[in-house]
Amino acid sequence: MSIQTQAMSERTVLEVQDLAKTFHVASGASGTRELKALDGINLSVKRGETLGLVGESGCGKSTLARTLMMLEQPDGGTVRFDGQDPFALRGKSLRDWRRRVQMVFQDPFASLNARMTAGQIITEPFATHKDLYPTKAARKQRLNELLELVGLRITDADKSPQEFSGGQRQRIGIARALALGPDLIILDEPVSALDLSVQAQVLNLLNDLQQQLGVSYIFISHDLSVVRHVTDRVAVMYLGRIIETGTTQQVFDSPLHPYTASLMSASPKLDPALRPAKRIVLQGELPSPLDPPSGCRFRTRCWKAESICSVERPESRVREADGKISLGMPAMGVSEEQQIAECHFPVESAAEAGLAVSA
Ligand SMILES: Nc1ncnc2c1ncn2[C@@H]1O[C@H](COP(=O)(O)OP(=O)(O)OP(=O)(O)O)[C@@H](O)[C@H]1O
Repeated sequence: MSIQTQAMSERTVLEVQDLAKTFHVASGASGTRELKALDGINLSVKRGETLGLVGESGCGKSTLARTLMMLEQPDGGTVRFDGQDPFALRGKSLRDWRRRVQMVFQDPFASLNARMTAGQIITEPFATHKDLYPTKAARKQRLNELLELVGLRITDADKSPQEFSGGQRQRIGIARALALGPDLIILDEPVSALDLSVQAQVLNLLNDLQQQLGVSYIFISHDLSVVRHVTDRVAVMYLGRIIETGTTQQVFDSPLHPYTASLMSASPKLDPALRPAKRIVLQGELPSPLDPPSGCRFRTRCWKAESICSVERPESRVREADGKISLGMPAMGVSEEQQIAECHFPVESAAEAGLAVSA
């Protein structure tokens, strides 16, 4: 391994290659049909960074999150966490690994057990990792630390979830996710159930925690303005595939994939300078993952589609530093800061994407 590659991989917490997950869905008298919820996912997450994961409902975001949490068994591809394959671990090594990836769920009203106190909820993960905080005093001290970290009071430990506001409940969920000192937290729509003013507070808290602890986030959200604000890089999903990745600025300001361009042009913007020059309206409905289009999966809704798009699955295209777009680059998401998209006819410029270009 070259020194450069070694430095890169030391910064990589999670690396996913060709990850696949197929569900077998009951289908009338004919038995079952295959639903490819994940169809060759490539992505990487670096230490201390936030990767945004966006895409329409049903594109596979939750299945990806659940697979990374090892709640689903993949049927293909590899997951490497700090270079290790978690699916190959057993016993104590598996238990140790589980503490390193945690999740915060969307709805702080539904995700906390109403019969437990905040303190019990936050410290529940200690039960399966007794060696970390073996004594009552150590557990109490850790609980107090966690409450302080997320901006709650020590006396809040004895209250039940119903006694808290939505924002405070999400703080309890975050404290619980932090309890075992994870390296990666998957945040599944963590603020979308909250009022706007509270959203900002929780997002600021997540940012402060990342600065303090160096934890990485995968931030799943439908809200593109939030994604733009809080992420370092973005992965765009469509029907079980990641069709574009890049830095947040690249993906938002000069999307390569026509699908990304349509998402960006449809996203509301307060600043008139950022408003789209024209709005790209997608044709048709999202196809069923039970019966995805041949070739490029997006082609049935794409304004740039040509006949090759229905025949050949597109290779990756990358935007070089000089702005030129070239073909056949490494697996999407695996490289560092590159902007990569799977498309036969990538969008050439911000103007073509319908995005306003500053003079
Ligand atoms: N256990 C399951 N059995 C069968 N199909 C499933 C299962 N879980 C998910 N699916 C299907 O897999 C596809 C991806 O679902 P998933 O929930 O991952 O999408 P999503 O992007 O998270 O959607 P949303 O934003 O609405 O949560 C969908 O077509 C869904 O119906």
